[in-house]
Amino acid sequence: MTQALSKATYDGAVLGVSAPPTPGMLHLGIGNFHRAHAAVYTAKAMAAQGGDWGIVAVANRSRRVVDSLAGQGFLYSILELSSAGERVDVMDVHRETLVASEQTAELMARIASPEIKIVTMTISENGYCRNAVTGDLDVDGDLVSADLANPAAPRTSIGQLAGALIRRYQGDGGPLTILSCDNLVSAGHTAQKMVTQYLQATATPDGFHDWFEASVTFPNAMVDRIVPGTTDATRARVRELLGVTDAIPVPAERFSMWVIEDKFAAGRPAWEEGGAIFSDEVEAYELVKLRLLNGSHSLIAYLGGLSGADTIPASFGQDFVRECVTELLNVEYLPSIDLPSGFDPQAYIAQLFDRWSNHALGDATARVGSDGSLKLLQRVPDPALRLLNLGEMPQQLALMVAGWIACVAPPEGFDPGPIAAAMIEPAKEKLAAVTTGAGSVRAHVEKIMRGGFFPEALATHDEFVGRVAELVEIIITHGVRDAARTALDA
Ligand SMILES: NC(=O)c1ccc[n+]([C@@H]2O[C@H](COP(=O)([O-])OP(=O)(O)OC[C@H]3O[C@@H](n4cnc5c(N)ncnc54)[C@H](O)[C@@H]3O)[C@@H](O)[C@H]2O)c1
Ligand SMILES: O=P(O)(O)OC[C@@H](O)[C@@H](O)[C@H](O)[C@H](O)CO
Repeated sequence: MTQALSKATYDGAVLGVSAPPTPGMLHLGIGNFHRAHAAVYTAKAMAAQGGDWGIVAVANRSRRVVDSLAGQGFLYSILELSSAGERVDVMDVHRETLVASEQTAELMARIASPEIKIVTMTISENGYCRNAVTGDLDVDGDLVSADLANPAAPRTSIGQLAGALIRRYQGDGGPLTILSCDNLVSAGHTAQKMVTQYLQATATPDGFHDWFEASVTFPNAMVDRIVPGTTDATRARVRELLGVTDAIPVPAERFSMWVIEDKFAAGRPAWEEGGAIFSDEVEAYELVKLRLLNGSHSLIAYLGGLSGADTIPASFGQDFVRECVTELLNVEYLPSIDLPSGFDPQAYIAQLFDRWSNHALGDATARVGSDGSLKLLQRVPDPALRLLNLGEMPQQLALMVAGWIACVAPPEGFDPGPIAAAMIEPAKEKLAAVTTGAGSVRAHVEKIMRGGFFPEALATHDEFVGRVAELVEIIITHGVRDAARTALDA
């Protein structure tokens, strides 16, 4: 049995060794992505230029990552996997841990403390408590209304941030930057809108709103690196490579990109030392990435889930999937984006094809297909409505929605199979509730489309809804390949 990774058992090179004891950053949502992305840029920034940028790692509820992180003296590994080979890096950049659900008051006090200059977050699309129809904070939803009624112990990240900001103002904690690293359109603006609307709905001390406006910034950012979930195979390979057991290694592709708006209220690490790009065109980069990569990713996942492909490369390796994605990219997505200056879309697409074919990484279809009710909102309505307003049917976007419905909310009597069953869908109960009593596939689809998952303009577009229903019917009666062929030939 090998020993556990720790500073006593591992004396090889680490990334970020100079991380100081005083953390200047706090990260909400210590899952895999942050540990293979922002943490790496921060480690490289400190290795090059120093700075008080150690990170407080905050888990939302699960103790799994934080307990192992603290137990391993904050060391963990990143296993980079690509067709070019593999490498493992040991990271040392986190300095404290907290669990938001158990240490809520402590968390808010930590965010309010003057040493913390930046709060980064990967709390998933779900964490923003946004109403899918209005795009506003879901103030009347169960989670936010419970938090507003109990300001001492909010459960949502948005409530926790709002409470912490009030404490920071009261305690003279100084300016703060809140940097969303989630896959959201205008991530900074979205985070700002949710926090602002929360603060407008709660009691705040005199002068607070002026301070908030002047002292708290929310830069937009485009984040990109495919980071799958950790498997036993990840742990086994890291054990072979390091000779010690890391309980929480992170697999990742080689590619990594971070484009950030340089709008930091209280300084920042020299992330450019790790390759981050500071740009005034971040929203254009966000759209490129969210549509071309993430939107296509969802289509690959649903087509894969319905055709027995358990990984993204296995799904993308099928000719019909590749054809649908090519059509989606060139006909439905690219014309919907004002590209950043100097950006070469075909080179980007060629790179995407390569990344989606990474069998060594083996990203799970079920991971990418999870949380669809929230992700499709970023990936479907705007480009679909653009084409519909031009009198054209966005066939592949309709296929994506049909695939999502067939996988996570299948009409009665249709079994989409085990890969679809492994997709996590937070709206599963709501989907079941809205579809109760649907007498036909068409009625089932109409009830979902009008059930509060999409903005009004798309939900009430009869032709689009009808097309989605036809494609679901074909998936059920003839299979996903025929549905894809129908969408391609239309
Ligand atoms: N994994 C990737 O390839 C990747 C790439 C780019 C961006 N992202 C972004 O990062 C997010 C997290 O991805 P990951 O790979 O770290 O996933 P993960 O499953 O490893 O971790 C998810 C994290 O989100 C937190 N979380 C989930 N729901 C939450 C909620 N309602 N409130 C607060 N926190 C919540 C969890 O506590 C956990 O820390 C994604 O949703 C996406 O927006 C991921
Ligand atoms: O992270 P999500 O859940 O928003 O989307 C799933 C994938 O598309 C996503 O994780 C990509 O792997 C990532 O965005 C690549 O940078």
